[in-house]
Amino acid sequence: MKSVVLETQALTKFYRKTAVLEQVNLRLEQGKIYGFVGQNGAGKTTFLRLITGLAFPSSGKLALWGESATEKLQEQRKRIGSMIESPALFPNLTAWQNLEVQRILRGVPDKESIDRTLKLVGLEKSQKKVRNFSLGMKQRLGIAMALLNTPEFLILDEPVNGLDPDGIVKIRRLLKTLNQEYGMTILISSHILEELYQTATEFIFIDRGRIVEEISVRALNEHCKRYISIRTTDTQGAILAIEERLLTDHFRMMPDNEIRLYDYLDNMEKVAKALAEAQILVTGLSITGGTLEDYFLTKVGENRWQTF
Ligand SMILES: Nc1ncnc2c1ncn2[C@@H]1O[C@H](COP(=O)(O)OP(=O)(O)OP(=O)(O)O)[C@@H](O)[C@H]1O
Repeated sequence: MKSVVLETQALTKFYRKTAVLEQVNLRLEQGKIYGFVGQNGAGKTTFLRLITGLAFPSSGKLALWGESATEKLQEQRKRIGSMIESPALFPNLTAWQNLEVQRILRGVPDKESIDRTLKLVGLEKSQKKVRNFSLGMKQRLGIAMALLNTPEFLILDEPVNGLDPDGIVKIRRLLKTLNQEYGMTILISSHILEELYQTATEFIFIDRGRIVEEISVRALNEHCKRYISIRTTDTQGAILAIEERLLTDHFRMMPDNEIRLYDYLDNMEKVAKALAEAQILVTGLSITGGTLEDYFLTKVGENRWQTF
């Protein structure tokens, strides 16, 4: 059984008389990437702040690695790395210098951790001052700060907000590496489901302080009837490559020779690579089907309907 990193029971937060989180029951398992999706003001940041101890619940229970008593919970928080809202950076210092300040402030003894984390986020060669950084570089430096203490659980609040597609791809790759090579559990929030689609393995939808759905990416694809559409001049060869190299029979051949692959939607690169290695000439490769955002809005809509 996978170990449980975070568990909340009826977690509730009021600001004055307004409930911004209501009766949140969640269990996050080790080694998964959770996409936490909700519209602006849904309560995402508040939830992340409660986990990291930046705010306190009004009622309910919160446990990290099974510990919920105040002191032990605080101790467990040392195993978390987080970037909530914009990272606080010194504009006149370089990435390395910013990390050194953080390292000293947070009492991280291992000086090597700076070069290691800079390399992970792809900023090891940068000599620029942070004020000359692009938004994507700033976000990656923020993530590097969160990684300084080599956390087991990484929490990121809207890390791809405002980034261009290249910046999004870089962060996506970084998160996958952290998850696959270091087994890091990741919780990442966004108000746009599509942004997290290629990254997260599980989704949690929140609407006006309430969790409205928890769904795996596979189930989400099935609900949305999504698939990878493959067009090629050699359909039989492509089918063979899919079976032998991608080890799946979760596909269908359509009368017009289109192949619909229902696996690997989170890893199109792997599909493209398998076909290229089998020397198949691909004339079309794309994800098709219902849009995720529509699905999300249906869920949010359902919740609205129940509330009124
Ligand atoms: N310190 C605070 N005092 C009062 N109200 C607050 C406070 N922090 C958040 N709120 C309110 O709580 C609600 C949820 O805010 P929160 O920042 O958690 O949402 P969010 O899902 O992260 O949204 P966004 O994507 O816009 O950041 C909002 O209505 C917000 O105005």
